[in-house]
Amino acid sequence: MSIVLALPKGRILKEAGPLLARAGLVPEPEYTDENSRKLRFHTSRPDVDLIRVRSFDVATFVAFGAAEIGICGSDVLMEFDYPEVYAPLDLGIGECRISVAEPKDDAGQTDLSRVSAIRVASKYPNTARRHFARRGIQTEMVELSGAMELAPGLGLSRIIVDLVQTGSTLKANGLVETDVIAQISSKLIVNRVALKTRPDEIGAWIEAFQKALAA
Ligand SMILES: Nc1ncnc2c1ncn2[C@@H]1O[C@H](COP(=O)(O)OP(=O)(O)OP(=O)(O)O)[C@@H](O)[C@H]1O
Ligand SMILES: O=P(O)(O)OC[C@H]1O[C@H](OP(=O)(O)OP(=O)(O)O)[C@H](O)[C@@H]1O
Repeated sequence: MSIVLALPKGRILKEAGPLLARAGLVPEPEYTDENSRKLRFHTSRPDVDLIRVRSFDVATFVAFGAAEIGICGSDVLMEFDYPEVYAPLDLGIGECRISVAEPKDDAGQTDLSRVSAIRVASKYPNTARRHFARRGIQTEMVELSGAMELAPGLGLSRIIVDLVQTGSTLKANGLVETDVIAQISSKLIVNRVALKTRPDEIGAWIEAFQKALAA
């Protein structure tokens, strides 16, 4: 039976390329063909196939055992909190943080400890809700899939929760970071049942990624 490795499209995919090569996995040439509509690819290892999915879906494919292994941001893991997913390795890529941001002009002027409910726009409703709940604040979540930075200026919500790396997206949209919820990086993730039922194969891949990180 083959092993399926789930990779997210986008920036992590590019950053993960050299690491995959050092771990001994070279995808078939069609993998880099932008015109290809294929989603599942063979690799230099006959027992391993790659699938390319949206970053949020990597965790779901692995949690349900459709993929045995994956590479996924800790922002996604934190949001879903799937008990079936085990994250044995920090890959040191996709480094950023998940933060609260507000309009620059009136940031910090609302004393959040004195309000009981706020509206928040985010792609991360569970993470955002948990963060404010710990401070005793109830949230009305406005769930977006991207471009959260537009929400305050258009009156959708004064507060957003989003990823920040350089801070340039916030700055370009008149926002400032007011609280850091967590530091984020990408992890190697495995399905816990697969690790139990195929410990030699899955364990060997965890070891291969560990060695690739050290190389
Ligand atoms: N600015 C950033 N700097 C570093 N890592 C980031 C940054 N933005 C996102 N990431 C990491 O990369 C992952 C995927 O982000 P990316 O922006 O490539 O996906 P996306 O295109 O927004 O997602 P989708 O697959 O839903 O279209 C995130 O889950 C996070 O872990
Ligand atoms: O602090 P910065 O360096 O500006 O990075 C932060 C931005 O990066 C991510 O977006 P991305 O570029 O992935 O675009 P997307 O949300 O449209 O996928 C994130 O959602 C922020 O908007």
